[in-house]
Amino acid sequence: MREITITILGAGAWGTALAQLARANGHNVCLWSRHGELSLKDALEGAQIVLSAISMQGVTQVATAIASIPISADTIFVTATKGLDAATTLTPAQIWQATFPQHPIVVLCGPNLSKEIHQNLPAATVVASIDAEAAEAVQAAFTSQRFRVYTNSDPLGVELGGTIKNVIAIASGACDGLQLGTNAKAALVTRGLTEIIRIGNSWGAKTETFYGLSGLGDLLATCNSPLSRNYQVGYQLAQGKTLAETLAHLEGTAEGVNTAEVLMQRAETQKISMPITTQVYRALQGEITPRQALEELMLRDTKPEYNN
Ligand SMILES: NC(=O)C1=CN([C@@H]2O[C@H](COP(=O)(O)OP(=O)(O)OC[C@H]3O[C@@H](n4cnc5c(N)ncnc54)[C@H](OP(=O)(O)O)[C@@H]3O)[C@@H](O)[C@H]2O)C=CC1
Ligand SMILES: O=C(CO)COP(=O)(O)O
Repeated sequence: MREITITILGAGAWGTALAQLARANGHNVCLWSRHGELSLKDALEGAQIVLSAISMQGVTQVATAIASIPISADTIFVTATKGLDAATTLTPAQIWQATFPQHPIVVLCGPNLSKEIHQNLPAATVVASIDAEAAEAVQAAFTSQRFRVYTNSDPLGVELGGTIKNVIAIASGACDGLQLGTNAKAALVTRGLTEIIRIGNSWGAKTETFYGLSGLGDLLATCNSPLSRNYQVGYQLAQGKTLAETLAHLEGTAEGVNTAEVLMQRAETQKISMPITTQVYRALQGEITPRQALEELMLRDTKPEYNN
């Protein structure tokens, strides 16, 4: 494999796991953190791939800071963040693309719980871009015996699948916290996927993308694993904890909390029905308990399974 220089932005759980994967493939990896010694300019020196694993709240700030640094025209930007900008509802890839219109932007997203990656367990992911060559370059850089990387040409769908499922993962954690059983979980995840597809389509994403690794795949991983921070948020709420108490003890970022709010805005303006997201949002706000959220979902008007 050809050795390349990769700069990873954000030394959190996901950034360090991706750095481990890239180093294991023999690449020259620079892991940048805002608290580290290295300046952003020095960290970006010679980077062929710049991969952002920064949580959503920092994406615009870091992208703007990089815009004033000279970068080679060939540099590929990869975004691995799963969130939505609260002010604009833009996705991270849309922010990177707006900041670097001349550069290829690739989305990396899949069922990739970082703790399992750190344990060298096998996993698969998707790299998506409208620039097929750029996606293939990122695929080649990260593919290994324990990390299988697929390309995809629907970056928006890949990014939205990985982002919106975080809200359903919160609901799923609450479902398990309330000990509602396997039937309830299956119903929740399936109807959650319907909801993801409904709003994802309105954004312009393809339905089939949501049945892939970054949609259904990531939904299954985070809805079924206590390793998911979003699942943990729902589980703790169901135990009677407040959101503030839950977040105070959470290891890392649960993007679904902010994503629920952004989705609510978008669903309201676009008149899209998102009943699970609505109940998750209300539970996060402390307006209702997870049990009341369940009751409201179960007592909704009856309807056909498919009525798009
Ligand atoms: N962990 C996982 O399993 C996976 C996570 N993701 C996604 O990756 C993203 C990061 O997650 P994760 O690593 O787990 O989260 P962490 O909370 O562990 O890390 C977040 C990272 O973002 C950095 N950051 C936040 N704000 C800023 C800012 N303003 N300027 C510079 N750096 C900033 C943090 O820096 P600092 O430490 O200095 O605060 C930290 O390095 C999220 O969007 C998440 O959904 C995707 C797949 C898997
Ligand atoms: O997205 C993830 C795994 O693919 C990580 O999920 P959490 O952010 O909920 O931990």
